[in-house]
Amino acid sequence: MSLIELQHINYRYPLTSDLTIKDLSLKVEPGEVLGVIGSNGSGKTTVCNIMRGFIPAFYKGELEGKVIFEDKPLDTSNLGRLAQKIGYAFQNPFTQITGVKYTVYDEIGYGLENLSVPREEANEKVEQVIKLLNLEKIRNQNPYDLSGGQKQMVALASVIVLDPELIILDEPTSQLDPSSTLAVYNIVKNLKKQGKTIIIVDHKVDLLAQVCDEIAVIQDGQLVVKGETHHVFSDEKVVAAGGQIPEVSAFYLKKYPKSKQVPVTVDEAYEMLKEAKA
Ligand SMILES: Nc1ncnc2c1ncn2[C@@H]1O[C@H](COP(=O)(O)OP(=O)(O)OP(=O)(O)O)[C@@H](O)[C@H]1O
Repeated sequence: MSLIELQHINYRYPLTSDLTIKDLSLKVEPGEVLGVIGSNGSGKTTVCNIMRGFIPAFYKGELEGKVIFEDKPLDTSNLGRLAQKIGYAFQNPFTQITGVKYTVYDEIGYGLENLSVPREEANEKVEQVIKLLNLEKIRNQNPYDLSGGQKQMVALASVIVLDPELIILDEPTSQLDPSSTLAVYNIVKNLKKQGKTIIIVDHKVDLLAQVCDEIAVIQDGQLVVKGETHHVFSDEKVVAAGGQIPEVSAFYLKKYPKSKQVPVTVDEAYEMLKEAKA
């Protein structure tokens, strides 16, 4: 059974003439980490919004097709409650800051407060996440006074603290420096070990390839290809659709252009080149 499934989704934003999403079907299995790539404007964020229920609950427009979550049509009647099941870190962390809390600590705890989690339990969870994301230094700061990167980390913390079944991260490292970017990817690796189902939209394919079981490529609102990471990055449709492939995969494909499976890490490349020569 899939955790979430999109079935033949068509979607048009209000006041637009063309479909943004076109007959898109996609399944995500429990415990899977799915990377979503594609050029700017291809529809990645829109797909995330449909999975999180913001479309049609918040953005109107015309939506056709079905979203099945945990074997039932996605219930978008209470988006606050749905946050407990589906966590979503927005591409723009400014959107995520609630504006009603004056410290990072309270901001992270806001979702738990809304769900009436007992205070002691909530405090414990917030402390754990602050430690995990290394936010001790900014815990008493006003969320609005933070840098873009710090806001992004707080937004991520606000999602993780709710411990949702499905975590959707829309370009979670777009504002982060290289070391914070790596820290976020390490956190994703840990969440994966805990069995979480995660969808990550990112242009940083080298990092994405290291954590994702599968990659989906979207072009012009359509799903071009979805499959196991090492296979997808050997598929010429990815580059033709405006998607990038990891540097190490590109290097291997230059040497072995007909490969149906490519390495996505330097270690894998080393092993595969060794085998190819043997
Ligand atoms: N609220 C909206 N109303 C009308 N059109 C929209 C709206 N939001 C997005 N679009 C359009 O839908 C298309 C897909 O946008 P979307 O943000 O989903 O793409 P994306 O792949 O996430 O892009 P990026 O990589 O730049 O974040 C774009 O053409 C965009 O202009």
